[in-house]
Amino acid sequence: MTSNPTIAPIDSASEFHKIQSRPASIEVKDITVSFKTPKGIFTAIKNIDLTIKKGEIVALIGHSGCGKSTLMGTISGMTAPTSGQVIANGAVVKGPGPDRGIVFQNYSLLPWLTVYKNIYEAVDSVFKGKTAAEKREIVEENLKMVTLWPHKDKLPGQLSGGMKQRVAIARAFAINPSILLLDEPFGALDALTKGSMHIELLKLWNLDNRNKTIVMVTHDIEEAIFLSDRVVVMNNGPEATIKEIVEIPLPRPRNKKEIVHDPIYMETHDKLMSLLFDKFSIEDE
Ligand SMILES: Nc1ncnc2c1ncn2[C@@H]1O[C@H](COP(=O)(O)OP(=O)(O)OP(=O)(O)O)[C@@H](O)[C@H]1O
Repeated sequence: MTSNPTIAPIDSASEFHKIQSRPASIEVKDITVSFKTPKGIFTAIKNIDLTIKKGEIVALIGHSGCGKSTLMGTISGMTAPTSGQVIANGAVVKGPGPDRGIVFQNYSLLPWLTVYKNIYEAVDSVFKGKTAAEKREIVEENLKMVTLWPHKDKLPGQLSGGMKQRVAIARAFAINPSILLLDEPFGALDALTKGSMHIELLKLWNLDNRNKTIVMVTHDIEEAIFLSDRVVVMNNGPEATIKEIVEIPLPRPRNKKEIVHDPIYMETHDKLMSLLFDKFSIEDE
């Protein structure tokens, strides 16, 4: 328990349980992914089971090369599982689909198209039945949401890293997927830009009534705790599995400055550190 009036463990726990009673958005069922390599078969992840609820924010965390992107790839449909299946919104994932928007670390914007056109093209390819005016409205609304409307005629090369990432996020939101998959979306950004991007992301998620499911790969423990409802910690590969799933029962909206003083935050941070590292100083040999 805490004396801080802004922190309410009982309410936060019930908020957490409310999410857990929602219907499943993503069901990862006994997924194994093996790759053929010149040295033989390499099994990256093995027998992974994970259910993510509608509107939940889940972070995947683990050491480099443990298989986080591979697992995300099976959810996005860009990586075919060797065995097992992923069910997204009740349907077996057989490839990428407009119900799952993806944002990568490298922005994946088309460099020859303006900011506006990068989003318009995506909207145009998904909303075949909408009129040009309706599509223009969607582009405008989403660019304004990430405060990049004044930069709409610039090419990606004329933007800063944070701006490019906001365009990528606006594009993912514009196609209005029920599932947003973020693979280290803020990895290349400086700490200040990263901090404001976290707030932007939660703002967009809130504006959408917390209906979008968000799965995010990260290496950043603070980012994982600030954003997520649960953090999935993976073991090192090969044949990586889930080591532990850590619940983050911190109330929302979360305040970046205050949250670090919350005993739940500190406890969770310690727990994640212990799960990820076995040495904490040069004396730990
Ligand atoms: N197409 C492929 N062919 C062969 N091996 C692959 C392939 N894709 C991934 N791997 C291997 O699978 C393992 C998991 O890779 P993955 O990219 O999923 O890890 P990660 O946890 O996302 O890493 P990072 O945090 O460094 O981005 C690694 O050992 C990688 O070398």
